Amino acid sequence: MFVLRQCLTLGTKSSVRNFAAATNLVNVKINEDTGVVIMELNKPPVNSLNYELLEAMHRTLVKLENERCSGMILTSSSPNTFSAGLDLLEMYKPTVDKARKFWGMLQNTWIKLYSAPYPTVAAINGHSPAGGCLLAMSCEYRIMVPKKKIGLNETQLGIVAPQWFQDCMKNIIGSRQAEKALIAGTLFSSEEAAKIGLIDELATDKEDLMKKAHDFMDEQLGLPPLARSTVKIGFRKDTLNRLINSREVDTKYFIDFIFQPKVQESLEMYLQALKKK
Ligand SMILES: CCCCCCCCCC/C=C\CC(=O)SCCNC(=O)CCNC(=O)[C@H](O)C(C)(C)COP(=O)(O)OP(=O)(O)OC[C@H]1O[C@@H](n2cnc3c(N)ncnc32)[C@H](O)[C@@H]1OP(=O)(O)O
Repeated sequence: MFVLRQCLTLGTKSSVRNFAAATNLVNVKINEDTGVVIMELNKPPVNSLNYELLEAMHRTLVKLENERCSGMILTSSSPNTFSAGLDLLEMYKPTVDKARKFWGMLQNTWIKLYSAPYPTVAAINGHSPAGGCLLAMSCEYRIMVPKKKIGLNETQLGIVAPQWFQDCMKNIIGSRQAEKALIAGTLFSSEEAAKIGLIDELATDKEDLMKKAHDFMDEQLGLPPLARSTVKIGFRKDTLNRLINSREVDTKYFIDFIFQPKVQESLEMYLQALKKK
């Protein structure tokens, strides 16, 4: 199967098609023989998740519902970072309307990604804090390059990871480990993340990362798709429904929280520290 895939992806008769996207914030390629899609986040320098990037991801995920997509590998074009998480500028002194629109798009994108019926793999080729970790955790399988950081570090920034972020982590590493990690806002090294099961496999380098992602995909493509996706959604439906049934409340929490003067102060200080680095 690996040889077949190599022929399909590297062979002279390339059957890889660029997926027409309205923006270049995501590069999307579909292998027309296998149906496997690679979605590469492409918002330099660190793929911070602003409204436009989330909208581009959401639009792609909707489009994939009507394509012959058999699986999706999510990765990044940045050399050092998978995603730096939510764009802090979306939370720093926004208008209420802008913040509401942003949060709604984050919810939309997460719901689509978390509930995708086809196999999804995060090929984590760099740091993946906070919202970046959420994206990775929303995929079914996570593979990461060495010596990078991943985790829900919100507490360390003086903000709180929403319930659905927390649920995703709990579903992967268990309640006790998640509670400790969330209270402390731990950023794990790739190696630590592999030990606690936050990631499934460590890759040796970027080439190995993509090879392992395709290997996982090949295994999944060998399974009956309806049975596969039914089991997946069965495992995920409680977490999904918890947000779907409380989107408005969740948005209100977000708005009320970020408009607190103390939170705005923390964000300002953090942004300044990042710029000074
Ligand atoms: C009761 C219930 C209440 C619920 C309330 C809800 C409240 C809010 C919930 C919020 C949920 C999730 C939050 C997040 O996702 S917040 C984002 C957290 N992210 C981080 O902490 C990561 C910050 N970035 C880094 O640590 C590093 O950038 C990096 C990812 C490790 C990469 O390092 P690098 O050295 O390669 O790059 P660096 O020089 O640091 O950055 C390059 C430029 O990018 C800017 N930048 C970095 N991260 C962000 C970001 N997240 N948003 C916006 N901009 C970012 C950085 O400032 C540099 O800019 P410039 O080039 O200097 O202009």
